[in-house]
Amino acid sequence: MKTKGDEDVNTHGHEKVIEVTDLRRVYGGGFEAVRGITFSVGRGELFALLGTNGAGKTSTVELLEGLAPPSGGRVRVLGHDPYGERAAVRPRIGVMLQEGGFPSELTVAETVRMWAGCTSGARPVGEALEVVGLGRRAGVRVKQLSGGEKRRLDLALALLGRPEVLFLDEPTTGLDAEGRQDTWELVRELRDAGTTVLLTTHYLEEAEDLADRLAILHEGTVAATGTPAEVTASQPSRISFELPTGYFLGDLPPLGELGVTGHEENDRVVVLRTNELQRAATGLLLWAERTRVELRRLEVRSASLEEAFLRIARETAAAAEAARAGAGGESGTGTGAGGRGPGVGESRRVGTGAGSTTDSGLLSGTGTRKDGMTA
Ligand SMILES: Nc1ncnc2c1ncn2[C@@H]1O[C@H](COP(=O)(O)OP(=O)(O)OP(=O)(O)O)[C@@H](O)[C@H]1O
Repeated sequence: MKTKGDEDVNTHGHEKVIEVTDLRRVYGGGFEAVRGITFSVGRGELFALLGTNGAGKTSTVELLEGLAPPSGGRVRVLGHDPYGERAAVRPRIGVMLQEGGFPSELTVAETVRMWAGCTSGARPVGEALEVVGLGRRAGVRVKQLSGGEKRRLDLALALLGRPEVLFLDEPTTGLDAEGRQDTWELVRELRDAGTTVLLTTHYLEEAEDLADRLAILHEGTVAATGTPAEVTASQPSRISFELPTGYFLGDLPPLGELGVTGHEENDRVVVLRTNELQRAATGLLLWAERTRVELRRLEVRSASLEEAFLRIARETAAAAEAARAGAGGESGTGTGAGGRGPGVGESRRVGTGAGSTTDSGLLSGTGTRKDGMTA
């Protein structure tokens, strides 16, 4: 038996099931959608790929699924090249595409049966439907399913062969809050049972809740990676409150001494940003106590993944813009040749603003799958 050497395990001690090294993908027109991405996913880990529209998530996942060969770099899934050694990889993976595209006249059960015919070791049809909560819809035609039910049918098909590795491309888009929670629960169960999951999502709360580790992609590169806690820890925390009547910003203790790195005031609501949350909050509360004032609407909290995401995307975009300007290139080229998605600024507007919860943190609309692409 092969002993696992250092190269076979990731830094978290898991056997590497997905390995991506300096991966590149150039489309037919010459547009480079994936520009040297490196990451690995260990057995039983749930890894999320996040990114603005057009960041390269689907382009990357399609290479992992073996739908196209990379233009450069290397991909290994379960130790094999998923494109060149498709037969070795395909039976061991499950793929939930962004758009399944089932024959709409078939019933739900017929669709699963048809799929089971091409899947080795397939679960019984009834079990496959029960797993995703579609047991009672077995006799309904696919065209009569709601968008959320179609996503669940997609998931049933991906799980049919009890895959070791599951690729989920935006699995909860179109689901209501309850459907999303159900899907998360199921994905958690699968992960806990040892399935390796690679998830792309626009819901930051989904990644924060589910992912063991994640990577934020921007314009085809990895802008940040780590556990959700590691990625958010790199971002400043936030304290906000209403200035007490008769007081001004200058009446507060010197902000620098409180460890505040940035501040803003709007309609007498002050927002302080700090990497030393306890020190800043303590200093502020001691001041309020001494001055005998009440800090109304006081909120003290660590950065959310959404804030981290928006800041990273903004900073990466600004750095790329500066590099383009420095190189004498044209500015404002956005997401490149494809250019179909909104840029970072637009995603930011669509996302929930700072201070809101991330429950509906949908950063952008559903993309569609781009089959038949050249690579
Ligand atoms: N077949 C194709 N030919 C040329 N360019 C393409 C093709 N498919 C995608 N692109 C471009 O590659 C870039 C990355 O697209 P991709 O779909 O991988 O991003 P994504 O992160 O999955 O976006 P979304 O969140 O919108 O699904 C985009 O600029 C897109 O327009």
